Amino acid sequence: MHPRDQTIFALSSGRPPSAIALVRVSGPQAGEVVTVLAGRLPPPRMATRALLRDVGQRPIDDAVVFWFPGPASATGEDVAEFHIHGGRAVLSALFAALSAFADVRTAEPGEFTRRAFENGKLDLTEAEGLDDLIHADTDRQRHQALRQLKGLLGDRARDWRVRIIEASALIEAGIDFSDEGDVPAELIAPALAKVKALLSEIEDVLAGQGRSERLRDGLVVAIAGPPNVGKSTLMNQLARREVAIVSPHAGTTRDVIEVQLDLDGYPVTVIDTAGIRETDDPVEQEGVRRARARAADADLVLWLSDSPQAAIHHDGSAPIWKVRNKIDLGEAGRPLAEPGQASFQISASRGDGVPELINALVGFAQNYFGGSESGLIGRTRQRKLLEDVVAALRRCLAVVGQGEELAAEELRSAGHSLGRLLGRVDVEDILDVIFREFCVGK
Ligand SMILES: Nc1nc2c(ncn2[C@@H]2O[C@H](COP(=O)(O)OP(=O)(O)OP(=O)(O)O)[C@@H](O)[C@H]2O)c(=O)[nH]1
Ligand SMILES: [K+]
Ligand SMILES: [Mg+2]
Repeated sequence: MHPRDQTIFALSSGRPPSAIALVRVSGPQAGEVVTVLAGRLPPPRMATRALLRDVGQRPIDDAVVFWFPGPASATGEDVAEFHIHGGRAVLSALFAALSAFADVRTAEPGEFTRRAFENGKLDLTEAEGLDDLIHADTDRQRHQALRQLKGLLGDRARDWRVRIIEASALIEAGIDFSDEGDVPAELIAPALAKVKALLSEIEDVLAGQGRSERLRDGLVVAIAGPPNVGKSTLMNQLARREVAIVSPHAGTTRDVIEVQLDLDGYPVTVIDTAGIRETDDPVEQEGVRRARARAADADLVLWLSDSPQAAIHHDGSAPIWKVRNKIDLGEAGRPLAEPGQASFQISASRGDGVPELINALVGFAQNYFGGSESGLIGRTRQRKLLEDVVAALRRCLAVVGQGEELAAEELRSAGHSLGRLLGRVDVEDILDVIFREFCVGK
């Protein structure tokens, strides 16, 4: 039997032990499985208490079971749910009982969602939103994932696709007429008007999103600077706990230390690094190398110093904010500001100036991720395909004077990219990649 036609099962709730565990079964044999284990087929969609027994009539657990006959189920297939006690032995007894059925096997990561997708229960952007919702750590990530799950991008993409098909139909009709020597202008003009309107709508969506797709990974902020200026002290302030060792000894931090922060709902990874200086100590040299590499990859660098004349040693393209530390040591110092660069005066050990720095970081994140209240784009894949659509529509407008066939071809290409966005065409290759990222049991 093809793996696609087999019945799958998985633990869909968290890691055992837990009070309750949820095991889902989906596929043609779900009904037989629940009938054998629960002793009867429960009424559809009703919580039903049952003593589960394996095929040898040995009891497994006192459980609550659900029976969802397809297609009105989460996957579109027959689905059974077992709500059991979440102990390891209970789970392994149930898994053994399930595996004893022929053509019933454990699910691959994301396989339930993939089946739901293949049965038309959700489009690809919604499936991606579902995965993002499960992995959301912050409120803004959750909101963005929910928008995707609600199908906001999918709905827009479907509408765009219909309108591209309408424009294509007009142009194709024009091509047919022109074979008869007719003037197709009345067909071409409205088609081009449609294409122009579409183009500006999609461009607006792309422009208004900032880098909303980066909300999934979060923003990386590196704290860098010379040794002993208080980088680790600032790190601990931002993290509100002692994640990094602080000492008066220059060269304390060697490894790159990371913390995940939730800054006003924005996911931010802050990185503390080794103080950058020339050194003969090979371990510290390695620390400095790593520090420079991580700072070069960051989205923002906080360059910390404790003196007004701090030189910056930084290779990346990220913006750099100069932060002057230890202002409590008197001689508050002249501002470090240079034209176009942010400047902060703080005392990392006392906390002075840290709230202002955090506010500025939130502002940076807002700006970076764009108006994420309206963020439709959740992934780089989606942005890339929308950019392909825009490029094809622009080419369509550019080539229409040279021949309607060329314009029609560009519209087909735009429609194709939207089809890929929704998971309608050409998708086998990307489906594997996308669903493999999912949790098992989802
Ligand atoms: N007075 C004062 N001392 C500070 C301040 N911030 C840090 N220090 C002190 O400066 C010393 C170095 O602090 P660290 O946080 O270890 O500095 P670092 O930049 O991480 O040092 P390395 O990891 O060795 O590069 C420690 O003794 C801290 O207590 C501050 O705002 N004011
Ligand atoms: K230090
Ligand atoms: Mg340090």
